Amino acid sequence: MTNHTTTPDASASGQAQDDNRPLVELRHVEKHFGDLHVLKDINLSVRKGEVLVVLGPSGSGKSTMCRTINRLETIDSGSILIDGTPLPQEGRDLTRLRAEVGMVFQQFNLFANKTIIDNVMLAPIKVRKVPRQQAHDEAMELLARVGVDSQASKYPAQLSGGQQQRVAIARALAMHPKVMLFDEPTSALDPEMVNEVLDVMLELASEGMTMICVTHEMGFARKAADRIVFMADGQILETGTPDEFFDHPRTDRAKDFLSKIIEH
Ligand SMILES: Nc1ncnc2c1ncn2[C@@H]1O[C@H](COP(=O)(O)OP(=O)(O)OP(=O)(O)O)[C@@H](O)[C@H]1O
Repeated sequence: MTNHTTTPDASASGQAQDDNRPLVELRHVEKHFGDLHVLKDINLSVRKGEVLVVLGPSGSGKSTMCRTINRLETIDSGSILIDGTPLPQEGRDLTRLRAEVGMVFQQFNLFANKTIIDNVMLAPIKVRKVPRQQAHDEAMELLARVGVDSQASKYPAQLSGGQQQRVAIARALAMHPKVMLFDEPTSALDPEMVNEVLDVMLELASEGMTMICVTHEMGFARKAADRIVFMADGQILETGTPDEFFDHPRTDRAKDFLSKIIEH
């Protein structure tokens, strides 16, 4: 959630301007899967500390857009910049990008044959070259932050889905990302576990983490989002505050989407 206050000192030094520059920027992004035009002229800027929630009907391109931002999907044309730098194409720079842009998926994708603590320590040791003891201490702090430090020596299969997803969040945070992408992180969870993951996400948002969240959780969207982006048929049809979007949707597609959600 963005803190909009600016100190006089920050303005004087030009810091305020820096804080307002986009941390993530998509310019005229196009993407096809074969004949299917999945992303159509997507333009989007996310400021540091901003929480953007992406909503839209199934198949509208939300996940694909999210996945292009850490280059899990390539784009056909247009450009994507992280902190002013275009996405790298391959090699070590791509590994660094994946560290800067943390991603949490619907499936937790933890290493089944490694303990929880090892799952969180692995990438900092390999990619950030953090000494083992430091990586261990940082991982324990992160596990405590998401409320699963007591499970550190267990294996993923011994944890509930909600606990595993919180470990996945800790694992992404361990790389000190500039931005966190969440792609339907609660969709695979039993209903009673959804809130424990959303609470961790709300906490991160309140701490100023820059976040892009694809979700079907409307309560979370209202509470956490600085801005809602509504997508349909591969296009961004609306962008606005939660109040603007939920209370005054402008397009028929958004009205239709919201009426179906309210029905359910
Ligand atoms: N790897 C792929 N190959 C071919 N088609 C794909 C691929 N990934 C996604 N698609 C198609 O692209 C379209 C957009 O998919 P995407 O997953 O981005 O939508 P979404 O808005 O996230 O949907 P949902 O809410 O159901 O997850 C869909 O028609 C989907 O079937």
